[in-house]
Amino acid sequence: MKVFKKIKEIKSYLGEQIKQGMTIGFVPTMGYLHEGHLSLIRYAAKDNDIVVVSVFVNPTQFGPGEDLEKYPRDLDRDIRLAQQAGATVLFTPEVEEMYPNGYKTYVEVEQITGTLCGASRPGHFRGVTTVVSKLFNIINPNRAYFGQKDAQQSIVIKRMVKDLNMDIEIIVCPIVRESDGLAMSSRNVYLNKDEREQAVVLSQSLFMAKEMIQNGEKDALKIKKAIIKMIKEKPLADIDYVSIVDIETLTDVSEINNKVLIALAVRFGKTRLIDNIMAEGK
Ligand SMILES: Nc1ncnc2c1ncn2[C@@H]1O[C@H](COP(=O)(O)OP(=O)(O)OP(=O)(O)O)[C@@H](O)[C@H]1O
Ligand SMILES: CC(C)(CO)[C@@H](O)C(=O)[O-]
Ligand code: BAL
Repeated sequence: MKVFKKIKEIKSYLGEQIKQGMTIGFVPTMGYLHEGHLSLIRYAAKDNDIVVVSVFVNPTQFGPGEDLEKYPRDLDRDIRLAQQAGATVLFTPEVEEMYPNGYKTYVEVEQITGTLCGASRPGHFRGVTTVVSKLFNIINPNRAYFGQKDAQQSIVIKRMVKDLNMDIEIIVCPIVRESDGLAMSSRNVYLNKDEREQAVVLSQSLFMAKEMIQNGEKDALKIKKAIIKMIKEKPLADIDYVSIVDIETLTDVSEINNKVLIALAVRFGKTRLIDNIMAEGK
């Protein structure tokens, strides 16, 4: 696997590969790789000649007081795991390489970035769409792979690609979970033993909600209340939001007749976890 830190060098290498007719699959990450990331790399390896993984903890998507400095990092381990999963190129630029002195340009998707995680993390998606646009311009992938775990992020990226006429196929891959149901996340390492035990309530409450919908319940408020009640039974859980929304507009749904996204964010101590599930009303 080739490891690049400089934009000029990776552009020149991939440019040559593209000239030779190679297809490029791209998996953007913030590193500290786990099975969720590795599943994206494996999907990319199935469909493309070259698989590029980026490892970059992007400062512009973190708000003041968030965990930018303490975000877990282990590049040597990431290089090993990415290669084992089928990555052929790894791009890990320094912050100054991506945002040199005098940097001024941002990409912003409106409306759908103001709800759910966008409401509690103002500016977050502006940072995500900016860095993803930059990475797309550097790498020129045919396909890019994102996880359903960050459901809103995938929807925002799809919107951006469509609106800005980017010729890139966005592929959204299923959530990989621990054996007890907790969605894998680099931030799970922050959890202490009690928090980790109680965090299983996130997926449990989502599975329960989906079952309610499958059993014919259409009242979104009733389902939301049931989720909140279940989560509140865990003393360490502090709910940020629980929402049932339309899968494209991300606006609240009151009666569930079509496909909906049930998404939530919950804090355990200083750790903010997200999870979601799709369900379809009958
Ligand atoms: N459990 C998972 N299953 C599938 N995809 C995942 C999972 N966790 C993360 N991803 C995807 O991996 C990509 C990189 O995500 P990121 O590096 O932020 O990992 P993360 O574990 O979600 O970290 P964080 O703790 O910041 O939420 C994103 O497209 C994300 O949706
Ligand atoms: C897409 C991404 C790598 C952009 O920094 C990040 O938001 C993530 O890891 O999901
Ligand atoms: N997976 C989204 C990256 C973030 O939380 O900043």
